[in-house]
Amino acid sequence: MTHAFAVDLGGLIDLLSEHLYAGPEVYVRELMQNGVDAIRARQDAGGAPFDPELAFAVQDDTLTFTDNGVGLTPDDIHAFLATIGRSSKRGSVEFIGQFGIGLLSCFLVSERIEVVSRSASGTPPLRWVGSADGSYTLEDGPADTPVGTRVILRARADRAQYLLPDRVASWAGAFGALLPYPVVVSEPGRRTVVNVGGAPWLDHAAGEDARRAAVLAYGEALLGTAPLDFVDIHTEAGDVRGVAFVLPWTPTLDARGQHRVYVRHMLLSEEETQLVPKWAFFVKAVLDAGALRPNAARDALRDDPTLHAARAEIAQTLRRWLVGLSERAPARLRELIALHYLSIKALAAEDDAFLELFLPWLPFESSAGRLTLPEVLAHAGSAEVRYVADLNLYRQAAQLAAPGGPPVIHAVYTYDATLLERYGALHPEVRVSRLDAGDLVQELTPLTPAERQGAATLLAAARDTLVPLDADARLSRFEPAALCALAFPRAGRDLHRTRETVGSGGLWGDLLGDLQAGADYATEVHFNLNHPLLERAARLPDGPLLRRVIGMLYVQALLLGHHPLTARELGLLNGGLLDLIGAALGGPDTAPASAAHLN
Ligand SMILES: Nc1ncnc2c1ncn2[C@@H]1O[C@H](COP(=O)(O)OP(=O)(O)OP(=O)(O)O)[C@@H](O)[C@H]1O
Repeated sequence: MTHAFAVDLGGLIDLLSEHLYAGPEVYVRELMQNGVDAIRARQDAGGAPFDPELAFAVQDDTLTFTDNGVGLTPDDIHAFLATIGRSSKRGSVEFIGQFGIGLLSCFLVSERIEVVSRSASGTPPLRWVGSADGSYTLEDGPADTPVGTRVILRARADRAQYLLPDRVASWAGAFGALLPYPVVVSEPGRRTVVNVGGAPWLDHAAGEDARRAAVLAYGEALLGTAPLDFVDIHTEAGDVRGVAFVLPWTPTLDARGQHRVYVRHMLLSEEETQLVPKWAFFVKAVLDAGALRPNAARDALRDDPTLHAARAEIAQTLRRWLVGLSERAPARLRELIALHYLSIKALAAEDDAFLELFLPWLPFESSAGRLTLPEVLAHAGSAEVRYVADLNLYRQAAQLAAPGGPPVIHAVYTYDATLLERYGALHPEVRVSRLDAGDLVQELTPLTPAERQGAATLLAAARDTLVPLDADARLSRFEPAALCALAFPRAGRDLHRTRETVGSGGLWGDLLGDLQAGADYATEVHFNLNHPLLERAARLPDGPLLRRVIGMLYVQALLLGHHPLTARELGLLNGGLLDLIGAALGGPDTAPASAAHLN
């Protein structure tokens, strides 16, 4: 035996309100979308011309929404209003509605939904009243009902605020901002058209200058300040039209890539993230998709091949615009790059042609300041670009880079290293080298055997002093001579420092201990015999003073390299400073203390 499902309408409404819709105000949007679809259907039917209009009238606790669209025949009412989940629009990309549930959102604010409708096809008018308990009644409608549909809602006691005329006006104005016909909100004694302005980018009537001025004014209202420029968008896939405003600031991470998107002139979202490519965070777009589909909640676009194709076309348009700008207005491009180079680097990392075009303009952090690649090459005086991708290592490299000599680039952002490597691959005449700790050490001059012998005491004392700190001491010569010592992290160094912080034992201590096992010293410290202090230290006999000096120079090298200090290193620094102060002040208690506590 076959039985029919029964649906608990109350449960369904709870589901919609709790999980599908942002808030009860969405009923305004759903009513308008049905009106927009109905007007479209009447226009498509090609009958007598009419002036489309959507209207909300609010009086006391009652709201009446009217559209002069195609209306409903008695058969339509039975088929579509009385059956949840059935839609007359399913599969047709011309309409916004798809799912046959939108009207239910009216139950979020009203216990009953009254629909009075007359079909453009000439059938008599009908009145349908649906209740939240799942029952409905049907009777003849008033004979003077015009073609179209009227939906009458009486506010639920707890939702009266959602039917207040001012609030309805602000929602209807936002949802219907781009509709090409009036949306009216009225209350006794006041009638307001809430969607003035429309889409200025489509208004070519007064000429291009007037259009540009109107679009920029729209952008200024949107951003709160004048945009740098705007890019017209029109895609074939999804029929997306609109503009992308070039932001006059660098957007924060959480504000990136959020765009105002309409579907068939009705607002879908102020924070849409799918339609514009992610890398284009230098723009905020306002787009109206004529043939893309929203999801059931109507707060995002459906992720389908048309959406992907539309996004690809928008990417192409933005790319072309940037390329055009480099030819048309280089000064403006420079201004744009100064604000948005991260976005442009992201794009260049994906696209060689784009990289070729823009890399000469893009700034990189370097030991000689922020430079473009041509500037780096000019500084270098050779066709070599050297970069370091690790921050700690970069600090050592930057100290070694002589002023006026070849700069070292700090490939600090996600795309920098990729960009430099791609550039190297495309330009074999330029050598792009990524420096590691080994390369930097190569640049230090080793001591001659005679020098080594002369500094043997210093080296032995240094090794002895630093072993407990997990550091290995080396003696070299390097420029600038003003640098006493350089500390290079070795593999496992960060683990070592973390281990000191978490202490030994416990899960982390054990785990890090295991990882550390077998690693070499955490830090390699090179003392610079070019420095006069080191030359003098090399002549000192081994003893507390020499060890104190070595400890202090080691900590100084760590600080210069911006390495975080462990508690022991901090202790070393404090002890050394106190000793020095004591020695400077003189007296019996202030002689340099032994460095025994180092061990
Ligand atoms: N103002 C209207 N004019 C004409 N027909 C309407 C109107 N409002 C609703 N209908 C009819 O009722 C059906 C159900 O409407 P409902 O809003 O519940 O769903 P939908 O618009 O089809 O889809 P969705 O749930 O995606 O909005 C529609 O498919 C349409 O046939």
